[in-house]
Amino acid sequence: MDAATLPIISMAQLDSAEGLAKLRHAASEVGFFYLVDHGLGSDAQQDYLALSQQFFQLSAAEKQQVDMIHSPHFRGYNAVGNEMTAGRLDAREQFDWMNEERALAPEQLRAPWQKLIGPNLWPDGMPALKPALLTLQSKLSDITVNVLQKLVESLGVDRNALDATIGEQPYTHAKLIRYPAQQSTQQGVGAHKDPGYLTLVMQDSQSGLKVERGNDWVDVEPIPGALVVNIGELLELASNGFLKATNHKVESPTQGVERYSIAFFMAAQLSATVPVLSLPPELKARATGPSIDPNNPLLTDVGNNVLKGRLRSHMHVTRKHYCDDPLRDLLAKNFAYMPTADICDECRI
Ligand SMILES: O=C(O)CCC(=O)C(=O)O
Ligand SMILES: [Fe+2]
Repeated sequence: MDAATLPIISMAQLDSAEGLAKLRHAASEVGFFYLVDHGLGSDAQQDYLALSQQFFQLSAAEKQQVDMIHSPHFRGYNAVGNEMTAGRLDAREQFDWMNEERALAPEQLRAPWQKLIGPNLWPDGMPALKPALLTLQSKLSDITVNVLQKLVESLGVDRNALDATIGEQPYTHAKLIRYPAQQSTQQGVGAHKDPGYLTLVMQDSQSGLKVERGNDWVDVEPIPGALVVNIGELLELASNGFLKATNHKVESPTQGVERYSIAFFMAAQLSATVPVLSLPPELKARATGPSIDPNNPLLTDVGNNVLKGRLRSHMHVTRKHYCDDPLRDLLAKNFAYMPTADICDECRI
């Protein structure tokens, strides 16, 4: 399928009723769209992707200095083989960073998700990375907050209705990603939904990202300059299922090429609970409730919804930092619905 099969939304058209209707249609029918005229130019995107390439070219020792195993906050580098999605290993290496914060002291922790709060890990071998990625984070954060407000407005609701859940600034999580070439088609990242409100993806020129549509997987071919936007679980919850968090996955590149992307996840504050928006009657009638999957319940308490994904994606970090924790019983209670092996097959949380 070609690029035009996913809607293309121009940020510049979102001041008109027609533009908002197009946005609403894209978000409710597909859950994925291309965003153009968003203010982060093609050249700037190329620069960030080049920086990412430079990071992955650091020596193994330099990357290990920031290995995620050192971080109870799920920050830092993961080599290929350190991530599972849908119960299978993903073939990608990645560098994760989130809001730059100070960790809480152990005696201050009241809930397991509070351990997500903390500092990022930055490589000594590449001092330019930190300022560049924090600038990118702030730019993408502004874009997502704008899109979120437009989306809420497109539902016929006060555009600021979710602002209180975001507070001063949203919770944001970003990843530099490298998908190495494989001999045969493999799981770059398995089928999943994103946990937050909205995700932005910056792609290089390699395809591989696929979106579920009915019984098909539609290719999200890269369009130079466009960012891919998708709806996360928190927006599905806030719209009572009117907007869909759509399953997507990435297939590894096969023809001697690698694929680089940068994913940016925007959520409400970890301490927030997402409200159900009061939709006008004609939309309310079409909001049939969020999807129900016993293996992946959608949780309105943001901290738990975000932590759920982190715990099962990076089990080596879970084992090291969450299993022997004084909060372990609380964690077990919070995540009792997950098949044990989904979190940790060793310690049986
Ligand atoms: O790399 C991509 O294109 C998408 C990655 C993704 O879906 C994710 O990390 O959640
Ligand atoms: Fe995703």
